[in-house]
Amino acid sequence: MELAPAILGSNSAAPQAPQDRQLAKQSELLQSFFGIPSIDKAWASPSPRGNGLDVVVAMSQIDLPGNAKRNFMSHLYLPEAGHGLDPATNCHWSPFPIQLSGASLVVPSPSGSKVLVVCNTEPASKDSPCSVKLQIWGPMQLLKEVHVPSKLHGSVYTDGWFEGVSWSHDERFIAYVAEEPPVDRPVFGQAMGKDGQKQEGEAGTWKGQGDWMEDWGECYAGKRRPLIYVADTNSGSVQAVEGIPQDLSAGQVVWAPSSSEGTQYLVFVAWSSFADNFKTPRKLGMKYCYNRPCALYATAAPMFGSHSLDRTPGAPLKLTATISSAFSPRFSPDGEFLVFLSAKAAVDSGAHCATNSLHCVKWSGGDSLGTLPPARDVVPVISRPDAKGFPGLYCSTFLSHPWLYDNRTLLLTSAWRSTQVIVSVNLESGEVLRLTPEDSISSWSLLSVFKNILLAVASNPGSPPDLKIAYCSSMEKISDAAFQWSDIPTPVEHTEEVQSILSSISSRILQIPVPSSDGNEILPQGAKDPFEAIFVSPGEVKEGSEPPPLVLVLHGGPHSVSVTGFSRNYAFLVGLGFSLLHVNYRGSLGFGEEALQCLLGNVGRRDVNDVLTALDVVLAEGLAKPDKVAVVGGSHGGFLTSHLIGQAPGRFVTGIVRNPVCNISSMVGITDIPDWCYMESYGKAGLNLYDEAPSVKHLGAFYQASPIAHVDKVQVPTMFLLGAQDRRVPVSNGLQYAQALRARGLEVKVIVFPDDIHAIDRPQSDFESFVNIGAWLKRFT
Ligand SMILES: CC(=O)N[C@@H](C)C(=O)N[C@@H](C)C(=O)O
Repeated sequence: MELAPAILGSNSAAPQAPQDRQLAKQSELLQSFFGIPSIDKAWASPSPRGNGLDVVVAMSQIDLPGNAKRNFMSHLYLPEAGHGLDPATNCHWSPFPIQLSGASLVVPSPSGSKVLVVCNTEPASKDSPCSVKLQIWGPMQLLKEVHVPSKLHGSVYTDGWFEGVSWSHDERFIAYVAEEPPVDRPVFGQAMGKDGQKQEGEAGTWKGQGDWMEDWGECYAGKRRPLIYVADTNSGSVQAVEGIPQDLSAGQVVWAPSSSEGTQYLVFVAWSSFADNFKTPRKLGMKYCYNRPCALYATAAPMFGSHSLDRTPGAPLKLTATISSAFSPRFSPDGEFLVFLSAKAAVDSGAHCATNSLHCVKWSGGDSLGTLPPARDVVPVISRPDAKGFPGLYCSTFLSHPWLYDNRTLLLTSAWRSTQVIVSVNLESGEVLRLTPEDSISSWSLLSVFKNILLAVASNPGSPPDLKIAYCSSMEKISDAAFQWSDIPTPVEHTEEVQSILSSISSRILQIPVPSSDGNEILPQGAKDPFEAIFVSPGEVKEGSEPPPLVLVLHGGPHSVSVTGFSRNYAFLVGLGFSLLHVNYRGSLGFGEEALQCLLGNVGRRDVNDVLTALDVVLAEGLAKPDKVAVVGGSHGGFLTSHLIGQAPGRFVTGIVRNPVCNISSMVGITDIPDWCYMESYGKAGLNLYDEAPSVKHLGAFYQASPIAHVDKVQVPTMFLLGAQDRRVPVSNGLQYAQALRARGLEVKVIVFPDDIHAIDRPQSDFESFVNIGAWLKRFT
């Protein structure tokens, strides 16, 4: 069944067949879900009006016809915030939001009196050789606009990883991360310049390609090396931070506290182009891969006029030489400590993501910059958490100001089993407190910290994002009990149908015992503890009544996690009448390091058995019927989906895969992360076995671990959603498997999105994926 675009919209005038009408209705419903806005960021500052708080809230909403995201901002006034007044009755929103167009980043200054707006204008035309505009706004006007020439740098990084923008303490300078300028391509042809060089643009000349430029893989195709730049907002001049070695990519820059001699230092993260842990002289893919070694560096800021430092910049100094990974640097507000996150557990084990740790080092003051003393562990990697205890850190960044008023308590958002929570960490004692309610099914995300006030957003499968506020009632002792959360009314309107679906959604977290087939294996205790699955249904499933068809939803990675936060796509599927089971099989983040590591070397077996065990639990509880179960997953989730329809053919009526890993033996030669193929197939031994030219023996092992090895057993129709620009799991992997199914007489439906990468998240592609997933599930369940 092919979906003609004409029947997807709601305005089609032609008469429609019943199934077309049904599809048009489903498409209309999904459009309504796509209209639900997200709350992305918030900045709080003291209001000039008494004890109140002024909050700027950044939101976004999908623009389907424009295939883009609309970004807009609204203002919220909270009178007497933190003084016990109920925000539910006392807050004021501005009457309407203002849309931001052309802004790639918005970063308020620390005092809140100015804001930087970064506009990436690439590709710059020849006539306008400017790649970026930096605008500095005051309360009522544009104070300065800096046009950065393309020959100085390319686009400012806005990827959430290399990205970093930092205002200096006096709010005069801004340090940020942008692509290094392009190298000149060779010019060939007749015309020669006076100096004997060929001149571009003259008749009879053309440009060659020049050398291949290695990039950081998926999401970074064609992106040049990230480097650090500093803009002077007074003069409008911009300078590169010099001395960064050619083999380092730099990002996440912050200003160090001012030293007593007035020297201004920058601290940043740098990643080597050579992946030391895999002993290969190449860049391995960065996206979703925290196992890339990295370190903190410090360097003197560039010289600007009278602010100049009378010294030539040397090579930056490596600050963290004794730890394999250090990122997200933040200084305590009093400048005494530098804290950072580490993914050393991932770098050292080779897993693409693992349990993180938090470290802290006393900052020397910067007067005589030297290697810092070894950092102190504040939050270590947790091997085996208690059933209800802190499972370890699963966060990759902090807010730019993550500090409570005491200068020693750092706040962050982290996965905690199947939810996302806000925790506080005391730098001195290392005590970690969960600040969001334990009995909440919601997932939380911290947006802003101001003195003793926290702003956050919370959502769950039946509840789109809502703003929350908490204030710490005890200024002496910070404890979880000291935080009381209140709702801030968010006046978002939903259609009646969406509202009715949302209010019927019921969700709970199920504890799944490890499969009995594990009984004979020697496993660490943490790998024997129960894992979890999130069961979401269109209303409570009543005993004795017919349960809805069930869709297993499997996350990718595999070291990632499904949390209880709202998803418009999955709410839509529930609205179509399906129950969902998101399985956090062992290997997922949020359950401690032993549980995570037990999957490496066992993919296609341990994860498959965990998913089948979770399904057994749901069937045994009468929440689903065994003949009405489908399975959906992307990437490693697609690997599991295709494994399941092959290894357990009688248990699923259909499988739907998005950019699935179907054949590791062919993936290894074309993916940006061949290391993943080794690590997931061989476990820790993969670190030493890794080879840019895999042997026949390795290729055989990869094949045996892959769904393609079970393709002969598949009996059900399968749908494929593929991104043609995917560098992670190139489209040929899914296509080969689809052709193999077709050749065995099975029904397949394939949609290839020509401009999509691994995530298939461009709005129209995401929409078309899920409208088809809904229709396909309706047809086969
Ligand atoms: C590390 C990684 O990208 N692995 C892929 C095979 C994968 O499963 N990706 C995840 C993150 C995804 O959901 O796309």
